[in-house]
Amino acid sequence: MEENAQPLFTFGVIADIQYADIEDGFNFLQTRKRYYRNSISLLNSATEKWNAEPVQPSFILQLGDIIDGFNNPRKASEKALETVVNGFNKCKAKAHHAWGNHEFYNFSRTYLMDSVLNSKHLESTSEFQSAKHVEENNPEPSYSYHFSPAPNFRFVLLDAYDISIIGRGEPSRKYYQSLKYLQEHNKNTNLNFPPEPTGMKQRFVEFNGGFSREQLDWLNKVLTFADNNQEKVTVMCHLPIYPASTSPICLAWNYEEALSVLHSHQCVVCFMAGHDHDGGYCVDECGIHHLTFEGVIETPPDSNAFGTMYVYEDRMILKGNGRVKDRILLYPSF
Ligand SMILES: Nc1ncnc2c1ncn2[C@@H]1O[C@H](COP(=O)(O)OP(=O)(O)O)[C@@H](O)[C@H]1O
Repeated sequence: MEENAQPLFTFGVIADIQYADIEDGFNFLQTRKRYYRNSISLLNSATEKWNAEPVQPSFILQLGDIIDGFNNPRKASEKALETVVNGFNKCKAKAHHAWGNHEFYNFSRTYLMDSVLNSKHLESTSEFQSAKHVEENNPEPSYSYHFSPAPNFRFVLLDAYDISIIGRGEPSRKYYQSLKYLQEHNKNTNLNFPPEPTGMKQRFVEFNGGFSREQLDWLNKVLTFADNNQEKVTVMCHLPIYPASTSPICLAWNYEEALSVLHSHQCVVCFMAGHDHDGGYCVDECGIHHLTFEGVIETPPDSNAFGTMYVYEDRMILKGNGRVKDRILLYPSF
């Protein structure tokens, strides 16, 4: 590739802003500092940087946990959301919003579906109708969609809390299905407490979730379409799905099922997630890059945690800021 070659397009990525207008605190284990109030300043620095990019980002991926659960008991959820959305509105590019556990600590699914955090109106519909109908008659649909910002490139946003007990309320079918599944794997009274202190089973906690069969069938259809059209696909959601890209306590419950769908297609080049604030990265056995973005909330005020991705025919180049490292992501077939 020529040095200084123009990218086909660029986009921004940011995760786990978890804004709240409260004093700094710590994570549950008291091992990591959280800068709740300052996270909005880091978002503002990110939008300034994106707006000043020579090739304007076509869109921003916001990987979930946009505001912190501490807003809820303070009755500050809507105000905090307004503050962060105003931050995103300063950016020239539109944001695609994934939903994480903290969205559900603040809002119901019904509220989210009608809120500014539902970016499904940015979905691509014209070229691919057949994947839509799967969820159309579903009384408990997932929040998932796909879009194509440029010919031969597609992005799929998944709902990692489709099967979950925090987003799904009683008396819904998915709530009981999720509770049964979680209790089969975790015998603790407090389901946020991991069933085992180490190892892969730690992921069976209430603050995680998973993907329904219907959603994975839909994903399979989208990826089949993308295979047939020689597209390159990036899949994203709040939860990581590849063990080497994250601490196991942050993995989606049924990550193996999601991986097996991705691995049965040639088109997938990258998977992006948040949730693990320490971040992570690896390339899997099929050549898919798994990027877990460092969380803004645990980033000191003198640093930052966001990236700009430059997309080319044969690779994506991530320019990281602060805790997010620069990376070259060659597509599997190159
Ligand atoms: N090891 C744990 N045992 C019990 N509860 C936990 C544990 N870790 C997290 N939690 C609880 O789970 C919820 C989500 O944890 P939090 O650290 O806020 O998640 P995130 O990493 O998404 O910010 C919080 O209510 C927290 O108190």
